Amino acid sequence: MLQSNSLQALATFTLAWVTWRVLRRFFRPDPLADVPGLKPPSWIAGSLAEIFHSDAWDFHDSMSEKYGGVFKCQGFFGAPVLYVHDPTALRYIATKDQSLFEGTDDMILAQKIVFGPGLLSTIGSVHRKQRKVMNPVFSTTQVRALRPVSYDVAHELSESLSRQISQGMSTFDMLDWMERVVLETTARGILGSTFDALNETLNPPYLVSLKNFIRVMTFSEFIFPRLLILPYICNIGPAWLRRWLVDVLPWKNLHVLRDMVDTMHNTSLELLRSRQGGVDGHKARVSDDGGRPDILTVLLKANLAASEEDKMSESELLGQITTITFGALSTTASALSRLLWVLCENPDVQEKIRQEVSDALKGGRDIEYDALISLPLLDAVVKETFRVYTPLPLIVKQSTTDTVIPLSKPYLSADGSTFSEIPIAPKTYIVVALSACNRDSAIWGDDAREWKPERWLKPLPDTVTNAKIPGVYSNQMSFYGGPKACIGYKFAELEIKTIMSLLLSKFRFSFGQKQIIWKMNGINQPMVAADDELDDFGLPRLQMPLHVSLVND
Ligand code: HEM
Repeated sequence: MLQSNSLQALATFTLAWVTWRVLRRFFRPDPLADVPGLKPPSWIAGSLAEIFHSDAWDFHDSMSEKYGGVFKCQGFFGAPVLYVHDPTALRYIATKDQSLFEGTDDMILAQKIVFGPGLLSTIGSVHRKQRKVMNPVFSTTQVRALRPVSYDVAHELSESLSRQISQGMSTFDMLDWMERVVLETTARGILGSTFDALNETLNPPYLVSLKNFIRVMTFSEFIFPRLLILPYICNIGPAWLRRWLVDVLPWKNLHVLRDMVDTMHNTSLELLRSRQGGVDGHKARVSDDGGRPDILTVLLKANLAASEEDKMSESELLGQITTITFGALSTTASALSRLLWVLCENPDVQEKIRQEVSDALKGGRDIEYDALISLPLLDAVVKETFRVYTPLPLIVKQSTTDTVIPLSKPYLSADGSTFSEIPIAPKTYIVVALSACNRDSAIWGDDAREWKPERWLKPLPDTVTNAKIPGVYSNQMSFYGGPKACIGYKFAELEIKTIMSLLLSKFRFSFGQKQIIWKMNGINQPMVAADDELDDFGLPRLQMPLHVSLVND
């Protein structure tokens, strides 16, 4: 009886809430009325399924061609959503004032629950305070000091591949190896620890949780509850009660998610405790082995030295460990995998980089930081691959207040007139199309979608410099820009160049029998076309089998 009353109450509440969400749209003027846009295929989910579809490559290119840098679409229950890649608009969103646009409420909440109060889940003054302590920790000076660690891990990868080749292996899942090498480099360079991730017989639980997390979070069964229910229930009762509810709910994948979160949290806690002399994050002594500096040690020391008002609490420090490790893993592994893929597509360029790297390696010693970062062809290939195949093609922000987004030029409105700015109501979702900006032909020319590393070997066209793209990296949006830009992009660049230079000096990569295709799973990821191999979730397995042989064979 009690159960049926509760269900009735829940159904009534849900119906009332949906009705209110729909009706209020009819009574409020639509600030995006002038902006042309898509007709949604579904009233409930709007155009979200099209925009976030894993095969939406052509969709994004064709929308960019049809509308230029901005168009309107619909989210859940008719909510207006702005899709934007106009560079002036992006500059405004990313850099004008950090508090005008934040992550969406639901993502901020979900990330806070999963990662704790790290950079991805804090907003406003708390985020600003955290970046103030953390920015210097990720400076070029700190990253430069990590070159030997990065090379150590790359050498171990290379030895492992060589050993297996000598035992007769010729095909390797390079996505798996890239994830392993990135996790291990992060472990040693950033966390001052090891996960033994290059041991191919082990599957470190931290790696499994971190790499599967986005896949599970984006299961359709979680999207509605995350958007519609989580905000209302996340603060009900004490934490133990919410945990008990999660434990007793007969929902298999929720338990999978719970176990991932537990693994991430417990591993980060262990790492933090092992580094601190005590458990009190404010007063703890920071212990390191006096050897090579790692970022966590530097961060803990910087935190101890920070003023009382800027200091991060233990839960914030814990949140940073999980956030950084998560932020580093799938993105960098995607970029490395795409680089290998693109060099299999272009074996002549692969050969030229091998030559460049081998020349720089003369004397057999690892390449010094400045020389490595500025190897011209390797640099051009890395930049072009990020531009054309942006690992994180879309991010979503939300306006916090009424504002007006300026545009780089007038656009044609739905009624044939033009508009040069867009008024935005609070809580409007903005799809920030990083990839579309990187591939915009108005900026990069008619061949914008072609992979041409040589464009970086000569001065960039005026259209690129004049666009004043707000990205922190090389006139592109791949690492975003402004106060919320990727904090680890210099580390990612070092890691990518170390691993690529070493691998290419020793191995030749080519496609095997199986065709590789790429999916937009939030982060771009490879898999085999028409393969029926499934992963633990019953989904097509993410993988990139490549043929690998020794250069000196
Ligand atoms: C190829 C590699 C990478 C790519 C393409 C990438 C891309 C991005 C992008 C686009 C953002 C902005 C996300 C948003 O605002 O929603 C971001 C944020 C972030 N990234 Fe990266 N990232 C990469 C590697 C790394 C690495 C190696 C680390 C850590 C060592 C890292 C840590 C973070 C963190 C902590 C944030 C949140 C920054 C903040 O909000 O203040 N990322 N990254």
